[in-house]
Amino acid sequence: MNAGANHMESLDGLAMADLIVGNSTAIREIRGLVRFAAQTRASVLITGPSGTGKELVAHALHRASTRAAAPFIAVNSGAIPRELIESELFGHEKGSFTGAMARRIGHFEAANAGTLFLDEIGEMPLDMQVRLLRVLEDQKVRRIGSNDDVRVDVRLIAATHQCLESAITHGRFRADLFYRLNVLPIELPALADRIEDVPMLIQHFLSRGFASDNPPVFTDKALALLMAHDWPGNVRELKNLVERAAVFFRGMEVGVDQMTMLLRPSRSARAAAVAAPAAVELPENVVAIPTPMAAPPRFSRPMDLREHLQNEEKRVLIEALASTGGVVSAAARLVMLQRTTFVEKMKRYQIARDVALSA
Ligand SMILES: Nc1ncnc2c1ncn2[C@@H]1O[C@H](COP(=O)(O)OP(=O)(O)OP(=O)(O)O)[C@@H](O)[C@H]1O
Repeated sequence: MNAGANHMESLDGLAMADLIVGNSTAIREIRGLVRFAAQTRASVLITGPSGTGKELVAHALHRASTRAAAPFIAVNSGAIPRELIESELFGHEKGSFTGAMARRIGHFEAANAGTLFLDEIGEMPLDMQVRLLRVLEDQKVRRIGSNDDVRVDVRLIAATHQCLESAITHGRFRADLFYRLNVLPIELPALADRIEDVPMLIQHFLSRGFASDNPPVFTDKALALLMAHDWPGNVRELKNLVERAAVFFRGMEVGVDQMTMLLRPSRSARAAAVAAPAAVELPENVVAIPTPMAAPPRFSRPMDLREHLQNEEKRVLIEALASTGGVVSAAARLVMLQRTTFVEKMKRYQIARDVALSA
């Protein structure tokens, strides 16, 4: 193995499989493509739906390449105001336009010797696409207000969740830039199309998350729910779910009820708020709460503020219990109370623990 290849596999001590996690055929092929691309300096176009790991793959590619010691600059093309794109990418000289108080180096110069990752390339305005193409061909940039070119050695990785071929057909993307970027295409599939990666990704996120010393344990049935979910937000959605589980259910078992709540947190919380008090068969000594979403106070008649606040507090406690499938310690964490304080309040308001479960 030569020095370059050695460097390529080292990734600061991490293996590529620790970074781009998964064992599906698709992910294994992607790791192979990334290793291959890292040995070249050709432009790479990464496509795939939002949250599938495009930026992660770009970063892994940079870290596996001989450029790893130089900067990796990630730029979201869609997030830069149109009038600032040129200056952001190519820089400007002092006084070159109103507001240019000092010389500014653009992202291309900042990424010199390293990698520039242009996310959401499909959002790039057409005139900037022309500029970009020229820079890629000449490897030179010119700051706004300057007469001199600056030579840059930048490896470009672009990404998009859009279909650029269709953007070309509709005149929104230049075909010549597309071919210049698409030298090495990497296509990331939706998580639902590589569902077998879910358990490994869960372990990965648990081992790196907030509760890595005492993570929650997902039951087989809870895991089955995750394997049946369609993951519209892809890996990002799974990561967020695992992080929520780690916060609310630290060291606890996460079963079907809790998982259902985690998969639909806002909807279930809403349902609990609206349905719980009316739908639940409460024990005799338990008081039902009149209006779950307390109406804004109106002062056509006197209002008892203390009673109003207590009703609000009851409602929030019930909502927290509903969100966690009735797990008291998790509900307490949700509203930033000690478990003992939460239990005291449940007693005071005569809230039954199973109120939430029938939400
Ligand atoms: N295979 C994977 N292994 C480990 N983590 C992953 C994997 N895929 C994605 N992630 C993680 O999921 C999150 C979303 O990934 P990333 O931001 O790279 O997606 P993206 O496709 O660039 O999204 P967007 O199109 O919205 O910008 C990140 O925290 C990333 O680290």
